Amino acid sequence: MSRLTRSPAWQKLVHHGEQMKSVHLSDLFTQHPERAQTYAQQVAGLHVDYSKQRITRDTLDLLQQLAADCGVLARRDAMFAGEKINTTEDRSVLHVALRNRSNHPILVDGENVMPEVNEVLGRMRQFTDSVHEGRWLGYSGERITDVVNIGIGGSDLGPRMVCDALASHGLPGLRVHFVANIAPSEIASLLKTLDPARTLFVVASKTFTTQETLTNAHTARRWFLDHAQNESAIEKHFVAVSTNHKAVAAFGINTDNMFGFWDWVGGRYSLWSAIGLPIALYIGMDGFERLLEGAHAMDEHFRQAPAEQNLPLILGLVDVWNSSFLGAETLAVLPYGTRLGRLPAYLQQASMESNGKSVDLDGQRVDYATGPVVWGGAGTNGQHAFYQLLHQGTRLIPTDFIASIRTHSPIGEQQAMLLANMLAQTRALMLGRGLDAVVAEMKAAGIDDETIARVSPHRVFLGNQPSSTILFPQMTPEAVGALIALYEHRIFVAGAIWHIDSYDQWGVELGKQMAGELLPAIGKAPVAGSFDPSTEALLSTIHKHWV
Ligand SMILES: O=P(O)(O)OC[C@H]1O[C@H](O)[C@H](O)[C@@H](O)[C@@H]1O
Repeated sequence: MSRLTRSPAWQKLVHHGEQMKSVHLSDLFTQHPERAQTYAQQVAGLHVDYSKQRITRDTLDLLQQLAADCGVLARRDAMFAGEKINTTEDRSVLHVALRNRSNHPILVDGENVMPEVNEVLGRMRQFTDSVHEGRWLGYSGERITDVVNIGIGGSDLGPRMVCDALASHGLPGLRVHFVANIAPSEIASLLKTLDPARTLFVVASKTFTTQETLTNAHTARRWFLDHAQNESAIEKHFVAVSTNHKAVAAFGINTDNMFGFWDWVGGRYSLWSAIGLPIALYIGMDGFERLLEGAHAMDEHFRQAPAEQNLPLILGLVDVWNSSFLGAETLAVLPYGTRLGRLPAYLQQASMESNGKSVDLDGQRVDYATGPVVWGGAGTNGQHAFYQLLHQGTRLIPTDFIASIRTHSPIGEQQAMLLANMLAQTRALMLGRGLDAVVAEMKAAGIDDETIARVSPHRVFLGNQPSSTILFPQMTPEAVGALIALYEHRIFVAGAIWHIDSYDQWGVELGKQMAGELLPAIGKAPVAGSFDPSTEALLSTIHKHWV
């Protein structure tokens, strides 16, 4: 047994978890109708209701005891103070510095990072303003109308998700596109729609070594030069966002047109850095700074609120509760409305790259469940697709429901229907519907006894699926910033309890290395014994059809 699972707080939670597995949420509400007030909070413009989680006061007390024993808040302070809490890479973890709007000094190796952060923000403002005001022109003197972000993972998912979320805040006259996948159709079909004289490429890569990004960027460069016929035109059409000066220069991008960030910004936490340039181009630098403000408000709450009122701490502990003590294997993220439709994909990287670990900070293999599988999709669409399993499947699936109350696109009854559907789902998942109610309803509908006996069991809903609901008045940059920061800190808290390094991602390396070994073998007859038999058989099939 590990030190964590042997600890008294953990053991008590194991015992409590066994008891809570047989408790129904509807009974918890009958016993304590004020749960809805007790287990809800307003922070940084978000209203967060976690009263439909399978928790009681005892659960939260035990979880808080576990957090205290694990030193979660001390680790939080270490993160905010710039200590190198990413120990396997010997790096600080300072995405909070990127949105440190109060500008208090944050030191890394004794140096205040804020002047550099502010300098890049200033350059982003100058650049985005010059594009918006038509002072930055293409090689033939035309205004930029299309921005293409070429990046993948953290250099794609965050900006793409935020641009979608804040589409109602988009400035006129500028479209933003994203290319991530190495699949050729992705860049090929986009380039067909663009005018090179009016297109600006943002090549975004923290390392500037990522195969997909560099390959797509070279393709874009060739396509551009085919039209512009002049290498000197490149600097008007290609800018880079990276930590790797040398590689940017080697690619042929003028480093005057490079926006830097630092190794203490993890890729999946980088949308607040210059990686957010497409967001700033899309909604303007004022809008981007409002996004930072929203995240900063959540940071300040996380940094200062007492443990029992600290929302990211509480939600992170509930995540640990669901995964490690109730046995939930997944977390479903269900934003209502299409604007946040990409949030599940974004959180997949944020959470699964961070907490998908099985070795602890002391190098020991863990003996408890860590990060859940994060998945989901926009409601109401999902209701007509995968919700069946949430309602009547065999698994415990905690869900997060997320919606803005008002819409920027008022039309008909849609927004009221959207919200009614969301509330109906949280309610149905909690309450379920027992056999008696099903039989009564069928009788009232005039259905015969034989049919009732045969079909009624299939119409029973056990309920008791836990959920949290996050509401905010409108999809503003501040709300989106606060929402993302809330998840980031939840992930931090869970990782701190699980005693893992949430800021490395060694698990992505093996596949990259093997892809490098396999690339020369694609399209050729495999040499027996060069790979494993299954891979060789697949290579043979590819070879057969390769032209
Ligand atoms: O920004 P880049 O250096 O191109 O990296 C892009 C992505 O690739 C990697 O494989 C990592 O798993 C991600 O964390 C990262 O966001």
